[in-house]
Amino acid sequence: METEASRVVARVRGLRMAYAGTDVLTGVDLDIRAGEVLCLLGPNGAGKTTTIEILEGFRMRSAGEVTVLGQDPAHADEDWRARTGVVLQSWRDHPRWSPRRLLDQLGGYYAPYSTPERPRPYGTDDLLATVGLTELADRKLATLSGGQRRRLDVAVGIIGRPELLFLDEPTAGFDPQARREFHHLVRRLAESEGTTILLTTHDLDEAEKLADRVLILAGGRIVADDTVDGLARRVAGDAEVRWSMGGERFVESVADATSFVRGLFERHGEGVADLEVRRASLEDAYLALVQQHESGRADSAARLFRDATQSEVDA
Ligand SMILES: Nc1ncnc2c1ncn2[C@@H]1O[C@H](COP(=O)(O)OP(=O)(O)OP(=O)(O)O)[C@@H](O)[C@H]1O
Repeated sequence: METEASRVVARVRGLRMAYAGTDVLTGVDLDIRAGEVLCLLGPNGAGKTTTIEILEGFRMRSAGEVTVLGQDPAHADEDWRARTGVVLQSWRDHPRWSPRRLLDQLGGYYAPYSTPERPRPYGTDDLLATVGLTELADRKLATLSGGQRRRLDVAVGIIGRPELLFLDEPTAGFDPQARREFHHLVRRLAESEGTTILLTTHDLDEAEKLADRVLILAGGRIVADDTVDGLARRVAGDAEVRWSMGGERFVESVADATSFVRGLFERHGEGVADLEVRRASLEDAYLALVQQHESGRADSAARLFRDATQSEVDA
């Protein structure tokens, strides 16, 4: 039986895109499930923005099937647009307007699409507070810093309380505090409002914090599709255990860190100090995959992940 969490809100099969005869996407397959935060990663020029713009209905694909919230984004109607939210990589508007005026204006467009479950739009004051712009609400847009401008972009993206939100490098230019607040906002949108989110980022720490699932785009295709933990486990199976004993430091690579540490304490008890267990991070997994791709082994990278996924399904 289909549950809310397993409902597919976007389905992409065999997506291809060529610019002036140069292939960028050569067969992208992906599903986005209701309520998840999905991170799309990949090197510069891999085609992340291209993919996201096709899903947003802002770019015409060369070939393939794309369904987002039940419609083909290339021919979707106004009602569909009101159910999606978009934060583009860059955006220009009226430099003399203020954040409050811009949000009031844009919010008005969503009011006719309000439903009891999803009252639209978000109240301007609440939204300004949510993105940390209350104090700058009446300043001219032209005077905002890059990071402040980006916060406004995020506000614009969520003002219509979208069911599906696309965020293309949303935190580029954020300071660490703004970034942390933004991460809380993304989790809150996903957990309290049930918003499904597709985001691209080059910040692997951000992906690790936010993603329910990660997709890696390389060589025109998705070469990995898994949770952060799943990716890390597949690329580097062993964990590194470090400890000190009697003034000496020890390091051991082990497949099962829990039983190794249990054994260590059984043998040496309180003699063990400064214990650390380090697992492969998303960064390790990402770099291994991209390196594999860049050395011309995209197919073997994709196979590695498909095989691993298959053996888990079979088990
Ligand atoms: N309008 C366009 N016309 C021609 N080529 C384009 C166009 N838009 C993108 N490209 C090319 O397509 C490729 C993919 O670009 P895209 O912006 O989708 O990549 P990306 O993964 O988002 O990169 P980044 O991480 O640098 O933002 C790049 O080689 C880019 O130069």
